[in-house]
Amino acid sequence: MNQVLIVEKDVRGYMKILFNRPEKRNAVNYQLMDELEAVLSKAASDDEVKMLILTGAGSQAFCSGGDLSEFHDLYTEEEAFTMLSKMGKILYTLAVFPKPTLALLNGSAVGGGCEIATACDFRLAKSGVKLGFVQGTLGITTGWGGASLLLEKIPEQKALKLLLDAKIHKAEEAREFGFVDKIIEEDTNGWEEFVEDLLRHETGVLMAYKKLLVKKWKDSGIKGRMEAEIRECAKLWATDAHHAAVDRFLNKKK
Ligand SMILES: CC[C@H](C(=O)O)C(=O)SCCNC(=O)CCNC(=O)[C@H](O)C(C)(C)COP(=O)(O)OP(=O)(O)OC[C@H]1O[C@@H](n2cnc3c(N)ncnc32)[C@H](O)[C@@H]1OP(=O)(O)O
Repeated sequence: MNQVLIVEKDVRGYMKILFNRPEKRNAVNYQLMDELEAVLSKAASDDEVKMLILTGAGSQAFCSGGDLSEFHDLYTEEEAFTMLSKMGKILYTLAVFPKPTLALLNGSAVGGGCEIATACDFRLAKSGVKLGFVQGTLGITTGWGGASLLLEKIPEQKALKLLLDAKIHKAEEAREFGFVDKIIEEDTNGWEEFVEDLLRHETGVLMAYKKLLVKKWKDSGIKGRMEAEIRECAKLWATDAHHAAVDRFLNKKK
């Protein structure tokens, strides 16, 4: 099997995790889930890792969400719930990761790709990239717990608009919503300056502040809210409207 995740450790203290399925716009399949879960587990206890940077291979996509061709065979609520909750647990692990995390949006982040970006502490986006919680266009809602996290991270009114309109937004507009922290102009490494501001501090400092945030979420029951969100998506997954929407996507070029 080809390497769907590429992991690079930098001497400055960050670990870069690269989704490596550019032919599918870095869509998440079971193999990528398993590899991401393993990498997160190792990185959490690796003293050389002060923060994570998640990004996508190629210049066109960060991540296009769940692999519709692989998950197309999931038909019933329970079949969907098994997959959704598997990735939901990984998204929770990413959200509560004990060190700072950053999504470097090198290209389109749609559907579950936006959920993964939301689970990171920071989102830096290349100018002009497309971002969208497009699940609504498929007759479902966010299925990995990303909406519960979004409602924690940006003003509720803005979060609700992004979820309900299910539109594709440009990074500049997403910054106005508070979803993108910094726009990275083409052919610049503006993200490195942002990252170096954190890496100059001791790991203990970074972890202590992250612990405060995670405790706030855990005390407010974030895990239970994500699980309820996933169950709702699984129910909608079983509808004819969802299956027809996925068929349309997969047959659009045949
Ligand atoms: C599983 C649930 C999960 C959740 O919310 O919990 C979700 O993520 S549901 C939402 C799933 N994602 C999508 O609906 C996005 C689908 N993809 C797109 O809208 C576009 O591909 C986009 C905007 C990401 C990029 O558009 P672009 O024009 O640059 O590329 P193409 O559309 O021509 O795609 C190229 C190539 O990649 C395949 N592809 C893209 N996205 C997916 C995907 N999510 N799953 C499987 N395959 C995907 C696409 O079919 C093309 O393949 P090809 O063989 O070349 O036709």
